[in-house]
Amino acid sequence: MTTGYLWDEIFGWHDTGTGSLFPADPDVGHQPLNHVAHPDTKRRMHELVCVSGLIDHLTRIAPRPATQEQLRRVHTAEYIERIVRESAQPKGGDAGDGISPFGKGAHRIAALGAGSAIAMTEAVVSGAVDNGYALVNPAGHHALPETGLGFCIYNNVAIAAKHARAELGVERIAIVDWDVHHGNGAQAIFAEDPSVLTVSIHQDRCFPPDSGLIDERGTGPGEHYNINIPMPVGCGDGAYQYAAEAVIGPALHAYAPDLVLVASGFDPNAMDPLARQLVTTRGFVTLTRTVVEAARRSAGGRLVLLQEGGYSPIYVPFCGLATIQELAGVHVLDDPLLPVVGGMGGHDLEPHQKALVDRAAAFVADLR
Ligand SMILES: Cc1nn(C)c(C)c1/N=N/c1ccc(/C=C/C(=O)NO)cc1
Ligand SMILES: [Zn+2]
Repeated sequence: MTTGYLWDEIFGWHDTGTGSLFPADPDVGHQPLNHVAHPDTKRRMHELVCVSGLIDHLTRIAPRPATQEQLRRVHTAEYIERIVRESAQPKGGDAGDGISPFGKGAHRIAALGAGSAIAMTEAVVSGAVDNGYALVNPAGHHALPETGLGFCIYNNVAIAAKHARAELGVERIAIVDWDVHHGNGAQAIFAEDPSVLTVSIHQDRCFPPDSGLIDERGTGPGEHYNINIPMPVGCGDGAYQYAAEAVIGPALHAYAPDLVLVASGFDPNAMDPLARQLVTTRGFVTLTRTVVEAARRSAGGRLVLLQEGGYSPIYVPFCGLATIQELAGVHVLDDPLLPVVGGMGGHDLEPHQKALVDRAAAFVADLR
């Protein structure tokens, strides 16, 4: 098993400012604080991949900037032009929702992330590697054709999927989004496209507000090719394991994609500040096993994971390490936090959690 890995130091230079979710303001008591999406969390994940020795089992894939044409398969010319213009300003700008600030040069960094998603997809589809993990920054899965959102500038996973369809001869693609926030971008971009199955497992109505409801199932020819699993708050490893066994695995088996792309966010983790789930490294290993097996069955193992959210600088590195270990089929380090986060409860499957997953599981029967 050869697993590709991609990281570039400049992903650690994406400037998200201080406190933009809660701007520093003495009058309301907000002190300056790094933005939750500060790149240190992803840099720490990369450094753990290196220090643990896992890097020695991986094949390094070179980053590459996305071309205008590749960005334009998803985003409007006007939006790209605005990002380019604001990225040239000394104080940068904002992706579009007022809470996603970026510094000078952000277009260059975000375009490198989108192009790197393409580079990893090409490496996997060509067979240069069996599967791969691209640790890109900023995240992309909330970005829409005409605006950024939720810290996302360019929709990396959608850009990679469009490229695979347009340039690499890939017919059927499944996008699995296990970031704890709804994968609204891919859902919207591929809503009418049955050649791309989009599955999102996320905390119910966490972000974007009131997005990712279970009855959002695609439109027109794309109807039935979007599955949302809006998990109740407080879901741990047991609930995620059941969702993987009852929905994600069966949906991928029924759809039989030629390529599986994963929007890999670690913010379901039990120590994340931007959600209320309880997932540990065990849960991410289960999710990874599920997509590895699905890709093996129908896609010749072709599987690409792209980094999305995840905001615990303490736990995200271990969740990422566990995921890439499972992808590569090697084990270099146990999760030293598991005795703590695994011992705090919440990991049994609860009836209300099972009931929600069973509602989503019923949709698998409509896939062809
Ligand atoms: C501020 C503010 N004020 N209001 C009303 C709302 C809705 C605000 N944004 N909250 C947010 C914004 C982004 C995220 C997570 C993004 C991510 O990790 N995606 O994967 C979570 C909460
Ligand atoms: Zn997220």
